Amino acid sequence: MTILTSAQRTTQEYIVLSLAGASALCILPFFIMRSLAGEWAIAILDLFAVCSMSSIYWYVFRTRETKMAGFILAILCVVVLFVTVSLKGMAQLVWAYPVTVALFFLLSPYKAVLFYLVMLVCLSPGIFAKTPLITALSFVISSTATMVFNFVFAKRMRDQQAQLMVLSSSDPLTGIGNRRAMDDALLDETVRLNAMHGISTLVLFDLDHFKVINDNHGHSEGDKILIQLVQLIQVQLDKSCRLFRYGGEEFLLLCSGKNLTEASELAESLRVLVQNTSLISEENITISAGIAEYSANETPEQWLERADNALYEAKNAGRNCCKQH
Ligand SMILES: Nc1nc2c(ncn2[C@@H]2O[C@H](COP(=O)(O)OP(=O)(O)OP(=O)(O)O)[C@@H](O)[C@H]2O)c(=O)[nH]1
Repeated sequence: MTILTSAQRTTQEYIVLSLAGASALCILPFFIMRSLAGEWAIAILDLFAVCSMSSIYWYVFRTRETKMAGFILAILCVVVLFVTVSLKGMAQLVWAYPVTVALFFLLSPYKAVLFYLVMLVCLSPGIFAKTPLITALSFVISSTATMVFNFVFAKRMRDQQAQLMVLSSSDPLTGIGNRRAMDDALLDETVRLNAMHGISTLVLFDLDHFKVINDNHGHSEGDKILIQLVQLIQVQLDKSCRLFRYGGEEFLLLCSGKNLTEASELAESLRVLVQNTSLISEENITISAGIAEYSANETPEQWLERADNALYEAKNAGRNCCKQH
């Protein structure tokens, strides 16, 4: 079973860490040069930027929280740019371009546009007062073009990312969560249960003699039965239960907050429902289920293995029944 380990960092963590780390390293030489030149106002600003960016790097590295950190980093970039331009003059406007790009890495596309507009409104009075009109307009137009290109790219990337998330976590046949989504949910659930001492129970169920159904009616009829079975079961579930396709004709119900007795009652009611529902004419479709309540400090694999052992018992007991572990 492939389970995400807590050591794996998300893309957003890498982005915030890279931007905060690279910004701190890029500004550090300017702090040294300005200190040596005795330009104390701007040297203190550079030192403030280096310390703030390093703190954000350290915070994300330790806590792995990126939302607030990214937001603060975006504010810092805009503020440091504004103060630098105010102190050192219009030549510093070149930094507006990397700041604009950074905003789209750190924030959602619409928030990044908003930050860019605020930045432009803050900078514009100085630019129009201190530079020729043509230079000021060139800056406004070229930086706005940079913002628009970034917006189009970032929006498209985000939409594709959301689509990929759905595709990578759902089963194409039945539309429920696939094995990857199940692994992630089990890992999250065990972490939560160990932290909060909650209860949760797995119901692993499997269609009985499905090979015979496939052989008698064809694979496409078998597919339809899997789809109908999922639809039949899903409408019986409350929000605390999540259904995943474990593989083939095997499904997993993750019942958060349900103990062994409650989950066994649910499994039994589903078994009876499937038995009494005609999913295909001339065949009596049934399911067998294995039920296991979470034991403290178990790994997802150990928990699932106990449910699997109980399912094995149900199959050995003649099928069309539920067993607990
Ligand atoms: N139609 C269809 N069949 C599938 C799919 N995935 C797995 N199967 C079939 O499910 C059957 C599983 O067979 P077995 O593992 O022998 O299990 P079974 O026949 O249900 O027997 P028991 O589980 O022991 O009751 C195989 O024939 C697979 O081809 C699928 O997506 N669609």
